[in-house]
Amino acid sequence: MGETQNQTFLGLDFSTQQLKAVVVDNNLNVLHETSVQFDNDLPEFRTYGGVLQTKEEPHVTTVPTLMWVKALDMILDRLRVCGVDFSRVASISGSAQQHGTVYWSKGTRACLKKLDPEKFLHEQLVSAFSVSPAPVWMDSSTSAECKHLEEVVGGPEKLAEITGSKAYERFSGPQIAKIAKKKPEAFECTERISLVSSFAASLFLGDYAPIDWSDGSGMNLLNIRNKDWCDELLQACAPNLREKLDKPVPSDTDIGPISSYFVERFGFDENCRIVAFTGDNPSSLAGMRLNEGDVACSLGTSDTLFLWLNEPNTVTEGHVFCNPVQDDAYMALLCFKNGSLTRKRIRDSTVGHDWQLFEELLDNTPRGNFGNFALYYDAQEILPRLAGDHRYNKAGERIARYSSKEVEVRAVIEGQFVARRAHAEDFGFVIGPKTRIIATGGTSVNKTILQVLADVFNSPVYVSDNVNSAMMGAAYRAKHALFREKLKFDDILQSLPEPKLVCRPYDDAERIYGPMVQRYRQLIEQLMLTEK
Ligand SMILES: O=C(CO)[C@@H](O)[C@H](O)CF
Repeated sequence: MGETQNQTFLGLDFSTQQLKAVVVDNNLNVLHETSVQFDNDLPEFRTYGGVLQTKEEPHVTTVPTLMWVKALDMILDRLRVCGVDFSRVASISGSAQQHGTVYWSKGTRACLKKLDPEKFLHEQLVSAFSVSPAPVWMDSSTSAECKHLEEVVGGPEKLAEITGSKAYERFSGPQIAKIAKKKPEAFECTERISLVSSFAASLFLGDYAPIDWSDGSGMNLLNIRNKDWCDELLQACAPNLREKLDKPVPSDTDIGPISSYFVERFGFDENCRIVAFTGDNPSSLAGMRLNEGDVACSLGTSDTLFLWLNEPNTVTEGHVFCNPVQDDAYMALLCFKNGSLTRKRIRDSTVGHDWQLFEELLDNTPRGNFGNFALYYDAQEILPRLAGDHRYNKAGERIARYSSKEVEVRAVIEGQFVARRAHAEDFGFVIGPKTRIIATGGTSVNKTILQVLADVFNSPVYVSDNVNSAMMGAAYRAKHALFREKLKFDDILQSLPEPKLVCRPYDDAERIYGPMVQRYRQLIEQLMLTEK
């Protein structure tokens, strides 16, 4: 491998709707960036929003595993065509949608170790998966398995104390338990279970890659204090699970050299190192240079709020994960399933496929939306557990639709952000005079939407240089792992610009949105009773 200055680092993010990749230089400047959109570039898999969903309730939501493999084949060829010199890449890391599980068939490890560089990965891994399509984070069909896990350890609070979360339908433990129960033969033919992150790392490693502590925190299986699987929970999910998961590792672990497949097919240096992949939200935290007291807000397929924690706490709403860049620290996370796809649905139904027009309507309506308030859920929401659309007028009466498009546009944005603030405050996020909201994710390019975020949280909103913080965090982590003996993660980021201020709240923001947060709490209390 050449001297340090000439080295580059490759970061990838297997998010819900697309695979993204970036190559950065030694100062973390972007040299190349590209993506593969699952729906449009791989139409043969027939996904919508990157997933397959059954019609009948409860919607089972999955992804064809081979689609991710083929997307990797494509993106590496796109990088090659962009002129990337793979021989300069010193290390690779990545991130992926959390909680999804990949089931490797018996005998596949031998196949991974001797991939033919003359062929595409997807041609050689057609029969590599004992269970496919893979269950992913948007699935909510495992309520029975969740209940069992909580009973085994003595209730939701106890489970949250051990694993950082009470049981959630999308978490990997309940999902594995469902597969083991519903598809016992397929489960028996499984020699390894990966998360989407460690599955992607396995492709580069040419062997099964370990699950990292941070993404492993999203399984309801890992004890986030001793960083080992909780045997009681493993046994409650499925037989021989410890063997199928193997040992979890610190998220900044150098897990080995790149597979010879990539050396011979793409010209990577044989000394290129693979660094443990992690979840998209932990990777976002790594990519955002958060200060103490900052709240990160990722506006993507899911909307997530997260912040750095020095100590774990026990929560029954939201999650505590092991920190991806400091082994003895943690991170708090709140996840809202109905994010960008819901905003897109209301855009399409009011102004068509035109974000500029959507933002004009949003800009032309007053803060507080004439007293109208609404909640829109395409799929069953995580926080709160509600589904469907719920519109209310100024008098608090429930109505079927708003007469004006402007009201509907502002209602979806205000309703989402008021909900995020209410649950963040319930979780213990302190929103005060020093709070900065650091926005990221696809929607963070829309300044008018960020202005509503600033008003609802009564805090200034900043954005990082690159909206794809999970992908950037992967590249930063790839570099840090090579220097982890000498440098802290933050030392690696010194060459990066500070997040940029995009908007501040209006003076009347708190007077308008403080009461709207209370109205939200009352509405969901009623809805949780009536919508059961
Ligand atoms: O479920 C989530 C986090 O707990 C989502 O943010 C997924 O990671 C999105 F891919």
